[in-house]
Amino acid sequence: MERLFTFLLSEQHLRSHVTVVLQAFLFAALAIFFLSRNKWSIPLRIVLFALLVSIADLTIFFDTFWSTYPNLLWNFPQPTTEITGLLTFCFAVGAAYFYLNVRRSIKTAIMSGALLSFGMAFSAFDILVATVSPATLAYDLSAVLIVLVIGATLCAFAFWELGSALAARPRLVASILLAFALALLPLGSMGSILPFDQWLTVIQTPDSALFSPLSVLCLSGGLAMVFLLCVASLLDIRVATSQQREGDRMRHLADGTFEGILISRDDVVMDANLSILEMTGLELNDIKLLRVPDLFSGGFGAQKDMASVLTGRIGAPEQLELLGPGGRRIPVEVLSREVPYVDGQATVVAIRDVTERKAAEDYIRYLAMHDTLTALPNRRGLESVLGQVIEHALQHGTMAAVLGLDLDGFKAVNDSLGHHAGDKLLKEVAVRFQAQLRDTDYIARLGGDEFVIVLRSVADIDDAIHLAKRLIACLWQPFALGGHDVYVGVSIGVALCPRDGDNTQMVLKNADIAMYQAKIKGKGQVYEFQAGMETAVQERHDLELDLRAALGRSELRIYYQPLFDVSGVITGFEALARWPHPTRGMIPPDRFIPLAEETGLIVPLGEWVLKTACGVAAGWQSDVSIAVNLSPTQFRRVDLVNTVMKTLEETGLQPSRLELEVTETLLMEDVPKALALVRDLRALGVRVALDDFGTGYSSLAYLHNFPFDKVKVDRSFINKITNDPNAWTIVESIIVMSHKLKLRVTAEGIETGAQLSLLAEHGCDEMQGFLLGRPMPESQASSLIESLKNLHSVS
Ligand SMILES: Nc1nc2c(ncn2[C@@H]2O[C@@H]3COP(=O)(O)O[C@H]4[C@@H](O)[C@H](n5cnc6c(=O)[nH]c(N)nc65)O[C@@H]4COP(=O)(O)O[C@H]3[C@H]2O)c(=O)[nH]1
Repeated sequence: MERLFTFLLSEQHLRSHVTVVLQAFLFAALAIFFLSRNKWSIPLRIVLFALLVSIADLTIFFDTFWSTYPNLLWNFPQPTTEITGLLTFCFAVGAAYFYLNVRRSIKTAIMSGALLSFGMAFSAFDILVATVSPATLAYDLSAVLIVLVIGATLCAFAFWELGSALAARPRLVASILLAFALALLPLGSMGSILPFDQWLTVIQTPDSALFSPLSVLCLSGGLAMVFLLCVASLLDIRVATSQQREGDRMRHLADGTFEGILISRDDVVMDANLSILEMTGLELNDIKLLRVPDLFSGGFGAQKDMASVLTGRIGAPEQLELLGPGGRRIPVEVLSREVPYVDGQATVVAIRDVTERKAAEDYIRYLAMHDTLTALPNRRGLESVLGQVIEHALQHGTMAAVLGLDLDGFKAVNDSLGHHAGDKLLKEVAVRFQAQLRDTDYIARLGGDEFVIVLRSVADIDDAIHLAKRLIACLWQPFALGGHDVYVGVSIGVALCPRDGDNTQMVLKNADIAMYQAKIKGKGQVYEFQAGMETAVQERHDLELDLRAALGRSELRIYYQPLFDVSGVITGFEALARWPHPTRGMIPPDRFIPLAEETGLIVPLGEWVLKTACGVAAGWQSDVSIAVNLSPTQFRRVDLVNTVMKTLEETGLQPSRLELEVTETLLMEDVPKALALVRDLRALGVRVALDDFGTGYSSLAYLHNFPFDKVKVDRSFINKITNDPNAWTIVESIIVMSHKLKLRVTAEGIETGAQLSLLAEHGCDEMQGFLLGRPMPESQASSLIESLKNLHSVS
């Protein structure tokens, strides 16, 4: 040891040290650079590294030798120099091979370091031994071993650092460490021998081969290496145990999460938690053999997303599909991050199963696009599909049809049987409509009783009209709702695109206009959209607004039409609403009563007529009756008995003077309720007449079952009785049968004397018609009562 320090500190010039260090740094930096060039082939990297190290070793050795013994006349011993140079090269090859090909561990690093340092130290000794031979080289064994161990340690650290994924500047540190080893080994080896001038004097006799310095060096070097490897193995075991512990700790942590966790390096799965094993149905050992991309399906444009997952550089979660058991695709959200793991960097991939969330999202999307009652698409769904259909028609020059459907009589069902029955009806209607459609047709419910059907491709309007007729016919059969047979119809409007519009709004609007037209023209019909139709619909809309305003301003009037008995005595008046419109003139009830019924305005209108007519009649100085029409809508929506009772109280009219006219439509909707109503009204003392008999079903059963006071034969029969024997036969039968049932009979619409005589002859009880008196204002009705009273009192 002492010898070594003497050599290094006092026998060497500073200049020599500087030269050695500079050479060592230069060669070390180059050797490390070549060794770490990942893009080059491994054999090339090994050869270049070994070449540079062996050249550096010999260069530094000879340089030091000559600077230590400048006056010594000495030649390279040959071929020893070449052979040892080759040996150093081989050891360096071995060291680099271990470093590059054997799994990274402390043992591998020490093995590489020991091989490299032994090769460099051996070459120095071998050349010196060859130089002094046949005399024996005198050396300090402890110094030799220290040089060897320090050199091996420096080289081992250099390899360790270079292979560390976590090191900040692995190449620089490795270069510095190798440079120190390159400087130390030739210098230290030389410093471990006695001064040159003492060599020949110290030991004159040649060594036996067994105890030659080289044998001792090999043996002690070997022992030092074994020692170092044992220490390294122990360290490796400790490191492996701690890595195992760290791995286990991470897995326990990962197993505790609900998310799937994968740890990967270079795309290959290193570890996985329980959740991901459950999701994929794989065993831990099996998943560890796989590459991360193998776990995902190729869909979702996964290539790009997968690349960002694997680099661990994800800003926001990627949406991918994990392959589950049996190839099932599980929608997942994937996040990844680079983390230090065990002995280097790794990518942690967190995989969250979003099946439930996706299902919830899908359901929300479904709800947004569908009607929950009928499960048909709603307006939003329709608009998105219709948009595509129109676009396709425009692009390909084809034609599509849009059918706007509105049920006739649905409100009546809803009002009379309740919303529950209304809902059931809508569902059944939807099923019947769907049964008429082809797979390519599309049906949506827009709300209420409005449906829309889209025919993606039609040859001409007839295709749509044929379907519309089938749709109308499919509702002819009654619907069984809560023990009732319920009838509804449908009015249909058809618009073609692009003919009637090249955008969703316009086509839907025009189908709607055509549908309104069908409604106005008598319901249960199909109408094709035609230019100008919107004016009619607009007019109807305006009329509705005007009617609402007229009611608010009490602009409506009541006209009174007299009814007479066969002897010409006035028996009563029928109250008939009139609308003197400020600009359109007098609007007849046939135009505004159906509108009022559709819009619900009939309720306030009917109440107003009842109250006004009763008030007027109460003021007459006579006991003539007053007849008021009741609409089916009033029957459904209003507590009629109560309303009538209150009106009688308020106006002071005697109940027996009030006659309420109901139609068959009202009775048909809900027979038990209608029966109860008629009974309750009669219990008040009010009379009830069946109006327009002969027009609807003219069910004789109604006459029998309902406690009516009178039947009014419709004017459409009366005006034919004198020239149509069949019409007269029917009227005559009604009169006979009604009398048998103890019902009075009124004939309305008498316009000729012949009609009057025929009816009077056959016992008709009451007459009404233009022949006897037209509907007149209140003042005229009062005068008529007065004049007829005077006439009768005179006669
Ligand atoms: N061509 C002809 N017609 C005759 C003759 N005699 C009477 N009329 C008409 O026949 C209708 C009789 O009333 P309705 O059958 O109840 O039929 C009424 C009734 O159903 C309804 N209506 C009128 N006012 C009211 C009302 O206040 N409430 C309700 N719910 N409906 C009303 O409007 C319908 C039509 O009423 P109006 O136009 O006033 O028509 C009245 C009357 O003017 C005749 O000899 N020849």
